[in-house]
Amino acid sequence: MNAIEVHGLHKTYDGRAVVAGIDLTVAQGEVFALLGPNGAGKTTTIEILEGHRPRDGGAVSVLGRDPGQADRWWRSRVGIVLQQIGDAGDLTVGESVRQFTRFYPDPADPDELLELCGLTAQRSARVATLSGGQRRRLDVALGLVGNPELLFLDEPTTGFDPEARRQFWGVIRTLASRGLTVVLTTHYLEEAEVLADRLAVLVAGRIVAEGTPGTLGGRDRELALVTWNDASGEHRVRTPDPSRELGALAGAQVTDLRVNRPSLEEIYLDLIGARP
Ligand SMILES: Nc1ncnc2c1ncn2[C@@H]1O[C@H](COP(=O)(O)OP(=O)(O)OP(=O)(O)O)[C@@H](O)[C@H]1O
Repeated sequence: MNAIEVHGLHKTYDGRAVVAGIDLTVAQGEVFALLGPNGAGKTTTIEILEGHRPRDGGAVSVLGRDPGQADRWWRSRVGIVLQQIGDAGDLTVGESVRQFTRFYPDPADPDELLELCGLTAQRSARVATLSGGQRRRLDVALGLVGNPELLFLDEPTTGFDPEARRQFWGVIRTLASRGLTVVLTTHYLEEAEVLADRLAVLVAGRIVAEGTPGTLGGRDRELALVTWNDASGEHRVRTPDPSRELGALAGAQVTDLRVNRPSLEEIYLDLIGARP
């Protein structure tokens, strides 16, 4: 069974279709990223899948149920990390996690969760004193308190410095290696490339491309650019078969040899019609 199946999803605000007929599936254990420019409909789609917004049309199955008619059991199987950070309150990190365990029938062990999310050293710190990156990892810990099968992350690393972002990716990869299904939205192409098994690009409420980071938008079929230097100067060759080009150079005295395919960011900008 797929973790998520969506057919013909529609959502309209004030007569304007912001989700205009989406089909998508997410397999169990997959990390799936939803990309798209501001206002494309990512959060709306995710919130419908989370059971937080009603839809106007289409069929949606999440963990075998319609999220619009979800019960308590279903809610305990789904972890949610929203875009906005809520009120920090006066609790410590440890107290926050323990408080959340009361809401679930089969909660995770708070200490294990803090360890997993890299917050053991902050257990006694008040939430209000955490850095942005630590706070976001606490959000993930809270999303995981119920031992979910599926985790939704809406723009999880916005505003992180590069180190905090990498630490956060480590947490998500550990979770994925344990078999958790993860659906995330992000504006960071590198994040999508590092984390996602598959991704989809949403533009004006429609999916315009879907694939793996290596195949999205025909990335694997684009010509590679092979560049190198030798005694006669710099060379640049566009080729469908870079290994042949490299074979032809065997034994030659070359430096700065590079093989580049278009980056995921370039493919993405093409797909949304924004490549300079
Ligand atoms: N409650 C609402 N009422 C009316 N319009 C809304 C509502 N929520 C979202 N919209 C509109 O729906 C469109 C899609 O918004 P959504 O938040 O889903 O986009 P997004 O892809 O998540 O964008 P971002 O990357 O900026 O988070 C936007 O034009 C937004 O203004």
